[in-house]
Amino acid sequence: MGSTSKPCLPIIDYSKAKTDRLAVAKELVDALEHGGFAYIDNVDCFEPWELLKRAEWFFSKPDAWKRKVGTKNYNPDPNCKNVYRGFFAANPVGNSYKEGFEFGAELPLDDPVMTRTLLYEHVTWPEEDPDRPNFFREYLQNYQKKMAAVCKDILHMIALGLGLEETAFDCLIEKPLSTMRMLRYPVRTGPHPEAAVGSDGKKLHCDEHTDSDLLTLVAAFNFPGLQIQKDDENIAMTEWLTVDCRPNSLIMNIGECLSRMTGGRLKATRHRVLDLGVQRISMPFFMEPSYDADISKVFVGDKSHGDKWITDPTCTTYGLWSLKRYKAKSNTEYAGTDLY
Ligand SMILES: O=C(O)CCC(=O)C(=O)O
Ligand SMILES: [Fe+2]
Repeated sequence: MGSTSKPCLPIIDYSKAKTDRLAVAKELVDALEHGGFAYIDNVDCFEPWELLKRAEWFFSKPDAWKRKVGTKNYNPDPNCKNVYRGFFAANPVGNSYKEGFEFGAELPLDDPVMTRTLLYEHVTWPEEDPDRPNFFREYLQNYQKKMAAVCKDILHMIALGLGLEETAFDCLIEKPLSTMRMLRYPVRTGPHPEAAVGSDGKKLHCDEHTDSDLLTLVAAFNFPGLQIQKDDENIAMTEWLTVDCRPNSLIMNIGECLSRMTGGRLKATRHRVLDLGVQRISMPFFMEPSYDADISKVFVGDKSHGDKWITDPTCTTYGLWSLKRYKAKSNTEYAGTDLY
């Protein structure tokens, strides 16, 4: 991006969150009411090159090594119990072509909610190199804790910007089901499948979708390909806008849950990743509500405006709704697991 060209997304300076909280809150809400995406600059715990080193290390390992930490669809160990968190391999005929390693905050094994759902499951961490025993797990678990704190702070400012109590959304994230997703989109070696073609005929690496969560922060480094479809009366809904690389910024968007709970006032924007014939690595952090969070609550605006996201009124908790949503979308990485 040239220094004189207008950035394609609003840029929000997170370093002002302490000193100029209301101004940042208004910028966040303005971005989410219009395009639904923004760059978040100056998050001091975000060290993109340290993060990318860990992702490149993991993805450079042989397939058999990665599968040892796979979910049971991808893991040769018959005793593997993981269905949701862990490694998943790329599916060359699916609507997305990506491999990944997913993990989240770990609840104690004796937490009562652990007996009712698999979604909080613990992952098996990969074997570290003997000369750097704290390289991967320790760094990433710390990073996920820091991203959870940044997301909570941003959610507080969004509440403030909407004229609510800062802590209004805290009831949704007592035991968040948040997910850290380390992703690699490989270069395809076979034919491009029909399933991975966009609404405008473009070849895709990741299908067109909206996120399901509250808030997403993506590290995309220097890898191009992300596009968004703005819900803006000045732009035709069919137009795809390219998100320029800005490696030191996090890319923020919100998911269907927050859009619904703000009466559709904040936008869950459709996005996708083009297949440009090159590898892409990215790391989204999804801040998700607790399994038992009541997502039928509407905090601002008119309930009906956000209703397009929740078609089944009987699924009022995030856990049950997201299980139903995975099923309806037949997410390839979870296909055939006990989640269905
Ligand atoms: O790779 C990216 O930048 C986007 C990934 C994404 O949208 C997702 O996993 O939900
Ligand atoms: Fe997404």
